[in-house]
Amino acid sequence: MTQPYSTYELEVAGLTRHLPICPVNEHLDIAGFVIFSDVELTIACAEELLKKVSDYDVLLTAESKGIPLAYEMSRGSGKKYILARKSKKLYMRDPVAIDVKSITTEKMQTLYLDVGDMEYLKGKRVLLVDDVVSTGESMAAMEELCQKAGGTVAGKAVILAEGDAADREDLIYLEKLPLFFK
Ligand SMILES: O=P(O)(O)OC[C@H]1O[C@H](OP(=O)(O)OP(=O)(O)O)[C@H](O)[C@@H]1O
Repeated sequence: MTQPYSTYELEVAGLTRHLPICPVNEHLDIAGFVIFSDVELTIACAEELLKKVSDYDVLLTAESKGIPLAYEMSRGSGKKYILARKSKKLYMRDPVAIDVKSITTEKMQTLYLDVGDMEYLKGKRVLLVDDVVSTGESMAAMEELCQKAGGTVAGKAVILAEGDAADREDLIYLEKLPLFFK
């Protein structure tokens, strides 16, 4: 029989969710936060984040869990969103690549932006958006893409700041998410 997960109760944007506790390694567990399929949560978090941000021209996010959040924030604000892909597609022109290693993915990943998106960001105030910041590597990679494009970072907005990320003063976030050390 499948053992029940232990869970972490998260309250965010007026909603309660029970996140499964998942092992990262022998010393660390994390609470898995996945907004895919949870439209109610995505809409509520986008609305709350939009109340906290201002003075930006465009949103920039990265595959994959940033997508529904950026989509909903784009819909709510009327600002376009740009997506950094994690694989190079044949329809991408001259993609710029930045390597990244996040807390939840074992191997190195690469973010790609095609030249048209790079040109769109040039001279714009860019709001960086993601579901979670933990080590900060994914957010740093988006920042690098933005700077390479000639955009200015207007803010860094996430639903959850995990672990030490909650102490960062450059993040706009809704709630803290603890790490679980063993
Ligand atoms: O601050 P960091 O340590 O970089 O971790 C945060 C990043 O990790 C997760 O993405 P993940 O790499 O799991 O990819 P996915 O969204 O494609 O599932 C999350 O959606 C953030 O993008």
